[in-house]
Amino acid sequence: MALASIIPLWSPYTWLSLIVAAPLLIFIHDVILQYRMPPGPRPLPFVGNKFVLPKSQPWVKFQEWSKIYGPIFTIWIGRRPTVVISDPVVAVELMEKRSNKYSSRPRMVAMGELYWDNASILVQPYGKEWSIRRKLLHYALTPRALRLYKPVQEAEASRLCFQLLHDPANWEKLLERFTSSVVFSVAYGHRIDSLNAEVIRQRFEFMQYSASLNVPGRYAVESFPFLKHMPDFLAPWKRDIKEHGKLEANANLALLDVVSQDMARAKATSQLESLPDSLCKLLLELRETQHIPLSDRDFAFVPASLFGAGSDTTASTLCSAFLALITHPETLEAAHEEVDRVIGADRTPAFEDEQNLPYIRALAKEVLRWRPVAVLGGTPHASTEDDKYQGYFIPAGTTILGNSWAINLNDEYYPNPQHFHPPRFLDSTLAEKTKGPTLEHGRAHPAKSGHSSFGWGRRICPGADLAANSLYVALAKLVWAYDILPIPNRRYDVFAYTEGFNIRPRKFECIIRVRSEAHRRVLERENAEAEKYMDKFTPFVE
Ligand code: HEM
Repeated sequence: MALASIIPLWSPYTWLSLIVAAPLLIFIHDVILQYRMPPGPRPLPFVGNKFVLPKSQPWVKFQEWSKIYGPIFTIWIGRRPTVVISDPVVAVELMEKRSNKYSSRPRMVAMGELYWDNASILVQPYGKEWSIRRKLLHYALTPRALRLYKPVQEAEASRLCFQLLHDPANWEKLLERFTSSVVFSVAYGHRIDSLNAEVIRQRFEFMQYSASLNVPGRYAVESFPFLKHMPDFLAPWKRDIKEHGKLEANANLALLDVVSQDMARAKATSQLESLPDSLCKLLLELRETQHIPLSDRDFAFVPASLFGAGSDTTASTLCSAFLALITHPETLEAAHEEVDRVIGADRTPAFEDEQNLPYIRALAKEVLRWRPVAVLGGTPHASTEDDKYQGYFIPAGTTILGNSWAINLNDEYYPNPQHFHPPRFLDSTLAEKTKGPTLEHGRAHPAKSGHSSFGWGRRICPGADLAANSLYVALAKLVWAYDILPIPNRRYDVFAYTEGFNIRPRKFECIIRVRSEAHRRVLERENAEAEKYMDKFTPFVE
């Protein structure tokens, strides 16, 4: 077909007008949309707020902007709007009360589509595929299942406390080993004795690689998704991402295989009952009786999602707890007072003591509030329908960020918000706040837990209770056993945090000293019991 028959034979003037008119029409469309959406820093045509978006710790700048533009404002990344929420009530009204419209994820072509090939729940759009995976996770994280995992969490927390006796300077790595082992034992029924275990080294590599794909501006395919259809030989970047994706998928399948073989061996010797309960085992048993519409590859991603989402987040929260304790010594004193009075010196606290240790429970919640690890609300939400809120228009396809930093440090809800103060989360304080705002305690947060560090609505963290249990039991045993203290005359910067979607305090040193010889002996005894209990969770080796 001749080119002339495809391209109309317009005069050069017509072409010129078209070239000028198209961007002008887009510009007018954008200005009208910007006028209808929640206000925000003034965007430039076509590039949006690109030049004013902070390169470092965006959550802090977003918090400042919320003071200027209000609790819901818009920023523009190119022509794409992102609505940033800085008030817990607004977050609940949109992402919980209207969760049918606000539960999707923005398109992440490099990470979600090319690397994971849509297998990971974390970035999956709202819909049937997401719902299948979410149901499987819920099935293995019911209150009954969580009870099965508690002895593992207790035993691993005892091992953590014992290991700190011998290597206190290595506390951060020991916390990571603790959370990795809990997640692996819960996911696969195998513990982690060393961070050098091959499976852990692999997991960290996968996490680093996937995070590197999510850097704004790194891949043109995010702005021009059709590029994902380029043939591999013309797009080496795409081939590289897919090859890395295959490595992770194969590693996930290998882990599934480990548990299948464990089960086959146990069945052959009629010892299935003595095999540790794990999420993977529960799911494989379910698959024997029910059709699960997932390929092996996609099925293997379900237990694997626990590590990426659950290990680093919990370890980072514990690191923040250490920073809080050394910079707010009165909280350690209060925690010591409570554990000494309720537990005494003959044993460490356990889950059965939780109801009697309100200060420790409040301490765990206050850490989640004070330094929310998922600082911008974890993975962003995206809207799937046009909506109107407080007179503003929010079109389908808008990215929604709950700025947990601004929400958790909002002084209307938490007066003197930078002060680490566990009594904010005592049941009595929360109950008082529900009667009405007070000068001392502020307004009531709309969630029953008093914070929203685990996200919102249908996408709320499915591992929240598991994480809360790990935090409680680790903190209870740690404060029972140790003085966690600042190094004399050392200044600590409570804002020195890493970048990224999940944050952690930058490396710092502190003193971790066992409180007495009697405490040491208890740790040694309980470690021996814990090792015995964890024996059946055979370790993944180096
Ligand atoms: C202190 C620890 C943790 C924190 C602060 C945390 C926080 C979050 C947040 C904020 C989200 C996003 C929620 C939203 O989009 O509204 C999320 C999602 C998720 N979390 Fe957690 N999490 C933690 C631990 C865990 C654990 C232990 C697990 C696994 C058992 C887990 C599994 C997940 C999964 C699978 C998702 C994705 C859910 C979805 O997209 O539907 N998390 N988490």
